[in-house]
Amino acid sequence: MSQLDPTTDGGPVVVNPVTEAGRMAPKNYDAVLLASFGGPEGQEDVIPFLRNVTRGRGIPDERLEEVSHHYRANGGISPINQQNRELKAALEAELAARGIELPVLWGNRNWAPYIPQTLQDAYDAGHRRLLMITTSAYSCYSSCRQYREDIGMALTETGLDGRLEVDKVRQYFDHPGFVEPFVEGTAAGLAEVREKLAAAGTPDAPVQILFATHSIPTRDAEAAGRSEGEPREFAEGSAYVAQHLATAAAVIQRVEEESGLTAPWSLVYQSRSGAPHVPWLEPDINDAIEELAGQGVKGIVIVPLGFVSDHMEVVWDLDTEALETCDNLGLTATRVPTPGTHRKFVNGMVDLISERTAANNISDRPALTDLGPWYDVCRPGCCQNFRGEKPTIAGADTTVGTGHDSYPGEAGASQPAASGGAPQQ
Ligand SMILES: CC1=C(CCC(=O)O)c2cc3nc(cc4[nH]c(cc5[nH]c(cc1n2)c(C)c5CCC(=O)O)c(CCC(=O)O)c4C)C(CCC(=O)O)=C3C
Ligand SMILES: [Fe+2]
Repeated sequence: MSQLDPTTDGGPVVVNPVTEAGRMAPKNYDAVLLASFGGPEGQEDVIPFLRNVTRGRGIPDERLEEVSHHYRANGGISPINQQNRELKAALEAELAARGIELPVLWGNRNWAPYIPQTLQDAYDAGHRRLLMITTSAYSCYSSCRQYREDIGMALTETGLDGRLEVDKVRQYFDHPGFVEPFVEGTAAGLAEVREKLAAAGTPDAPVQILFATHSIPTRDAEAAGRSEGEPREFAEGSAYVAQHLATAAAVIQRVEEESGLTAPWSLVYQSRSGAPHVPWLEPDINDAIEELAGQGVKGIVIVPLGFVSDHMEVVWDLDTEALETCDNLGLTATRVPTPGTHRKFVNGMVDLISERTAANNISDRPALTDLGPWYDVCRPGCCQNFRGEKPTIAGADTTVGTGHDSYPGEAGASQPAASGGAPQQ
């Protein structure tokens, strides 16, 4: 299904004929849109933020309360916004260092700066064609289509549809810039746990690597990446699961090559919410740790493979809960860093942007699994929204965000948003 291509900087990259068909020709973009989840920045933000996240969903109140405690315990502050400010600055610095003149704009789905306002500001500043990069690496409703919908709805709601064009970069779960920081972290984490076990007089004690990601409803997992025109069957019937398994295998392979260290591994899930009778991906990381302890495992390396930065799902659900589970069971454990603003991650994300920009195009589209490089343009209907269809951008069946006003000064420029900006809603 894929041909291996030798590269100069180590490791084979994969050219996937299936996803090549979903490739979009490079364009001249005039800004990058960094889109993220958003989080509260004080106690008074917590409940309004959670209402934004769960709007129209059947999340039980007890779970909302429980989640609010996570934020409350941290002063009502999620680390995610500060991490995105730092990522934005790092992307800007790397773009500038390469002489690429693209401003980075930032907008969130659930907290200020909100996506609709960012789009309006972008338009008012004269931008007409944006390339979106999100802080979600995998394919599923929550990490791909929901972003595409939120842009689609924001364009509709601001009256900017037809005036502002928005595309997105491919999901980057297997981009070396995303994978390599995990390779480094996993090798270091494994070395650390083995040293501690050796120091305790048990150098040969069994260690297990747990790749952790966000659980999602199994129905969403099965719909991930599934679409008309997608000929592949994915491992465990889910592109979301298959992408994690393949990326984890790529990490393990590189850890062994680079450090000579290895250990058995598995994929586990965290942060489940929703009604108890609705099936979500399992096993939960805490259950998995208990089971491993029962089997005689003494060391655990937690790799937060599903996440881009050390936000609340990482610092609470992994560092507080899962590491506590390990501690209670007498296991030696560590949690590996997320990519955050790791130099390789930032460089990789700028490479990903450069793949798509005509002026700075790099033709190499690296992917470390044979599932990728993933689609630039999502297949019709992939990652279905079971709550009803919404306008989306960046899909083969997209109806919004595809056209833009001519650039000011461009030949044949239309009247500048004639009667004073966006139509009133
Ligand atoms: C796949 C996935 C990612 C990874 C990809 C990505 O990064 O996008 C992710 C990330 C995040 N999830 C986050 C926070 C929350 N997710 C919730 C709820 C949910 N997540 C879901 C899925 C995901 N979520 C799902 C299927 C739900 C239930 C239904 C719904 O409501 O859509 C809820 C509601 C309360 C609760 O049920 O826990 C909260 C507060 C934060 C912010 C952390 C911070 O503040 O630092 C981040 C980065
Ligand atoms: Fe979430």
